[in-house]
Amino acid sequence: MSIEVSALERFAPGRGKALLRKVSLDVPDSAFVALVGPSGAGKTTLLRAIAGLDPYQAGTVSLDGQVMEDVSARAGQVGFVFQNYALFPHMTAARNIAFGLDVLPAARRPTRARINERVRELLELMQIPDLGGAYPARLSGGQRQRVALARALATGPRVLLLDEPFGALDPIVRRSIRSWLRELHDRLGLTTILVTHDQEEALDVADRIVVMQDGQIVQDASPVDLDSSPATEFVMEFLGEAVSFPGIVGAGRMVLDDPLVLPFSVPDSVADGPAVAMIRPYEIQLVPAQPGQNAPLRAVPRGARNGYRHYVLNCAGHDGIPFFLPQDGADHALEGAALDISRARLFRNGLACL
Ligand SMILES: Nc1ncnc2c1ncn2[C@@H]1O[C@H](COP(=O)(O)OP(=O)(O)OP(=O)(O)O)[C@@H](O)[C@H]1O
Repeated sequence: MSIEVSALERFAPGRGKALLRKVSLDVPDSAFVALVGPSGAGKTTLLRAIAGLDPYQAGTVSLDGQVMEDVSARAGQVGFVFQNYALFPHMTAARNIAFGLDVLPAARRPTRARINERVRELLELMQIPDLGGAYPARLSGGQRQRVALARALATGPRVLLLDEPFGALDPIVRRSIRSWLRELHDRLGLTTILVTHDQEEALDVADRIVVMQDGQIVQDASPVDLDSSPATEFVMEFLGEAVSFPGIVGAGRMVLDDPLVLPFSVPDSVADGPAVAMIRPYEIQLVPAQPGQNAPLRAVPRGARNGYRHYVLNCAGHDGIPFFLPQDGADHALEGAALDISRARLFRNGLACL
């Protein structure tokens, strides 16, 4: 089932601050989208608007091309799991899962035997077949989230909305549950939107990443495109550690202010003028300095990790650039070195200019 959000606007109660500023988003059928952004960007607000849990003042939400004006029309089509959407403590896992079916009007409610069968299938699907009789207090965090997911899937929704569902889990459980979630999404042919604070989780599990900032979508791209062509400096920084080098573009070259950084070629499409080159630390290469480049590169060793020696590089304009050399590599690579940052992305006034 596809989701189309068009020019959605929501204001804080009392016509206060704009929480969603004309947000538009197309999620095709069967896509897995991760919604990321800093705290307060509007991710939960957007997800709740799509779920029909909160009102909005302008714009539309459509499912499979049909505008969902009536919130109740979304019930049953959309399953959601929130980090704090607790299970009912006085009900077993099985009864928690059955809840959405138990409360259906009699005319639409399956028979008791069919509900029990559905619960059994879901427990199986969640890989917790023996936990139907357990109460939430007896379950681990990961098991509880599987029960919450089963509860969301009980009515057979085609859309799954997940708001930080694994936020409270430890990193190892989290990693295993997310690959399982991706398989589940593929197997059931769902359309999933996952809000996460974990950039690695987003890059790992989603086929599209939507970055929000200040109530707006600033970029919507595949993980590969987001990494190779971030639309703004903010996106570049948000997705991982980045080092900035200011400089000037002229005659097809970016010349950096820092004399220890080698100039590099840029496409003709980049206009001349000041720009900022941003690069991930692991993309920086050390190369022999050019004659006349005598500003020293200082490399402060910081121990070894996973077969690599860790250094912090300090040069004219920058302190604290993390750098790694293979443990069996030569130290002298650092002596008289300059930095090659030709893999950097270029920005001007905060926007990508490549
Ligand atoms: N009902 C409300 N009334 C007033 N302000 C609200 C309301 N709901 C959300 N906000 C504000 O809207 C902004 C966006 O909140 P939202 O929870 O959507 O952000 P988020 O991106 O999900 O953040 P987080 O990652 O911290 O969960 C915040 O500034 C929040 O304080």
